[in-house]
Amino acid sequence: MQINGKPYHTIWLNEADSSVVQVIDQRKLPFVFEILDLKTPEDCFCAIRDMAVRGAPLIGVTAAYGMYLALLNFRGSSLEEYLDEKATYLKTARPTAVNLAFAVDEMLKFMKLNIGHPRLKEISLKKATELKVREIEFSEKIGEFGLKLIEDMYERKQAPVNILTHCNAGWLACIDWGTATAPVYKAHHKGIPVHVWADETRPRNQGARLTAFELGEEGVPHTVIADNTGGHLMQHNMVDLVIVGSDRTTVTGDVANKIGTYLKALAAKDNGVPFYVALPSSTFDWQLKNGVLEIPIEERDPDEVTLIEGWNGESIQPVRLTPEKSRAANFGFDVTPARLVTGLITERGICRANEESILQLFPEGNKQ
Ligand SMILES: CSC[C@H]1O[C@H](OP(=O)(O)O)[C@H](O)[C@@H]1O
Repeated sequence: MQINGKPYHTIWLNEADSSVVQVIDQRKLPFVFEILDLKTPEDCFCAIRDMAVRGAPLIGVTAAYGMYLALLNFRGSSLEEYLDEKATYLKTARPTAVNLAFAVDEMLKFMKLNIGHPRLKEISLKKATELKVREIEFSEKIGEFGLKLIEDMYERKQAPVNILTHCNAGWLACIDWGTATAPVYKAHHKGIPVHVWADETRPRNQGARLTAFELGEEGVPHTVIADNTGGHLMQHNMVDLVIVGSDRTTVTGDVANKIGTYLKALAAKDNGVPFYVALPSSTFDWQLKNGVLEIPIEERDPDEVTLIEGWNGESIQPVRLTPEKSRAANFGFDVTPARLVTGLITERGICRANEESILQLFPEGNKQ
């Protein structure tokens, strides 16, 4: 997608130096556009942990490039042991998005299979780039399948389709297109009138800062709302469709996503609003069946709750929201049970949120 009319991906290899991976520092958007150079697996780990890059597909691809950078920085006697160590290290950057482990394991398996290859660095870079391109292809397919939902809704109402989304499951969470926003962009590009209610998404405000930013750059009409507004809008028929992303979805259709998603799903169920989750197959956890009990939920620094960052016209500054003595809890994700999910929009089509439907689309899934 584009920023200031210039096309971007969220991550790329420095054209002048193949030992440098570059990313947009999303901690600064929308106020400052800054590019970060990643030169080591430690740089990739910190970029993921500190959310300079975030979003399940982007986290996975960043870690994949981290394995390539590890190879460039190899020092020691056993390359295999070194790669095992860096893979384990990278996977600890954040616990919930399964794409991280999926991508690192795929890179590690490839690199070990080719450990003696004379051009191991070159083919490992190619493998990481293939994972990046695969996520772009997945996102665009999700957009095409999700477009049909929006088209059908527009045919019925012959008025702009109002879509509510939570957090940022846009192209900034992926490489391009996004997951939840991909159908929105496809509809907008096709001339179908859409409007997006963008949940601000406390505490890090990915919706207010990132989703609003990318929708604005693409010219998509949108309104930023406080997190607790969605239920009211649904009660008053102001939401036609909810589309959110996912960080990890079980083979039974339980969906881990940004904290607050579960509450939106409850409101959608209570008001008969279709609730869809857009995700690539790289976000399925084929080993898990009970998301509420089994998906690890990240707990982040409570100061992300007690402080909030904003732009004062010159720089990004934190201000305190709570009394110094008050404690805070900062759960990063929650799990929406499959029973509240209308359907899953994937790169192979839309399916029900149950094991039978998921495995019909991905028969190889639980053999992974
Ligand atoms: C397409 S994955 C997007 C997913 O990731 C976000 O979490 P975070 O910003 O903490 O990485 C959020 O859960 C989005 O739905």
